[in-house]
Amino acid sequence: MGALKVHQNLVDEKTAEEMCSLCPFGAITYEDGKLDIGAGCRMCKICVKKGVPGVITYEEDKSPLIDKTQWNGITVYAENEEGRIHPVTYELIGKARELAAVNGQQVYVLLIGNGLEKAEEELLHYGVDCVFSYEDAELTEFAAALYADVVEDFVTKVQPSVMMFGATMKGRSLAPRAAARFRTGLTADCTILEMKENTDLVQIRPAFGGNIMAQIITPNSRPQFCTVRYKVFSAPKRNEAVSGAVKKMDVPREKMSSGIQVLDRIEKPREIDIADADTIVAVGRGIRSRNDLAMAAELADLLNAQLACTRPLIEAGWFDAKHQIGLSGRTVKPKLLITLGISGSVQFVAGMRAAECIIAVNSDKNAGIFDTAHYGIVGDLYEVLPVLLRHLKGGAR
Ligand SMILES: Cc1cc2nc3c(=O)[nH]c(=O)nc-3n(C[C@H](O)[C@H](O)[C@H](O)COP(=O)(O)OP(=O)(O)OC[C@H]3O[C@@H](n4cnc5c(N)ncnc54)[C@H](O)[C@@H]3O)c2cc1C
Repeated sequence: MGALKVHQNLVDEKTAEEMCSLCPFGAITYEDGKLDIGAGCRMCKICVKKGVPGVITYEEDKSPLIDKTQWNGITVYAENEEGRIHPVTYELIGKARELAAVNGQQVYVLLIGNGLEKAEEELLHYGVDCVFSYEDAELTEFAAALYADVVEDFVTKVQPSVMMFGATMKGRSLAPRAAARFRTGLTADCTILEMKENTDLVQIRPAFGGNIMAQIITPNSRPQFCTVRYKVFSAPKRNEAVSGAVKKMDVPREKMSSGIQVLDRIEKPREIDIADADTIVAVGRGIRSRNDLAMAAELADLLNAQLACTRPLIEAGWFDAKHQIGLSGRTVKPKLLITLGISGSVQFVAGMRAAECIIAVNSDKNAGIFDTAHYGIVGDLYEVLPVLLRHLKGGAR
């Protein structure tokens, strides 16, 4: 990264006028004999390339290169609720072990909360080298600022190369706060992670509405922060034997401060999450009217499945947003996924390609969904579905 520098000694009324009119974003202004670059600047550098030579220059950031050998270990943040570990933690541990094997790094788990004894022990069944445990009554309830203080303490003391968080509500709140404290990069919602020999983490995720896969690296700062959604990676098998160690950490009370006080906790009725479903029936714009959803709902009932949908049906107000599969919805990994009248856009497929068995029904034989599906039925869902329902109910053809 670098910055634009204005050389005021070369600025007069004429050059100022020329520079101001050159900026396509209107970010250059001239006031009281001073040329200024405002917040509207998009760093297109047209002023440097096409402006009056030397008036605005681009200065490369001269910050020293970090010593990567001083930053070691891949850390997974173990999200937990009173010691109950969120399953995304195990998926991240599985990936962390793969990444660590590339250059012989250690796998760490960072556990923050209260009543953590069982969680500490359980994590040692998953092949981690060390569980760093910060336990305190003040940490019983998740508070992003407080937890970020603890993450900061951990990173300062342990100097891990990578910090991995689940892209859950809490992970999404905590990871950027902690990353900002170290002025380092964070890549959200990674779908692929690869490790280079020099410990640079290649963080791959869809960008520009899923039209490209961006490869993002953080070559000149540490740690490298990333978040990964639940169900993107597979959890490793639990080992019968335990390995690794638990290290109880001193809670940095003097550094901890939060403007939030938890007064009460009211349990919400547990919602069914399509991300946890083993069987899903997903509907798309091939369904003509809201009333016709009843057919799909009947199929879901018969299969003991969850009903999910594509984004246009959310936009039409037919479903709650929690039912959307895809890039801007949920990532699912069921054993069986049946799609009805879904074209298979990249954004939809990004959220379901890991399903074990995909059966697609679409009237267009060229629909993209057939590239992803294991079984395809080319046909009108209004003809296919009634036959399927009759069969499942044990009726005649
Ligand atoms: C930044 C961004 C993020 C997005 N995120 C998501 C996301 O998370 N999830 C998502 O789903 N979309 C997302 N979208 C929208 C996405 O691009 C598609 O528009 C959407 O997935 C299409 O939904 P669909 O397949 O239901 O509709 P369509 O693309 O319109 O497909 C309908 C399909 O139904 C078939 N059909 C029609 N009639 C019948 C019938 N009678 N029987 C059988 N088949 C029939 C047609 O052949 C067609 O293939 C996103 C878009 C952007 C730009």
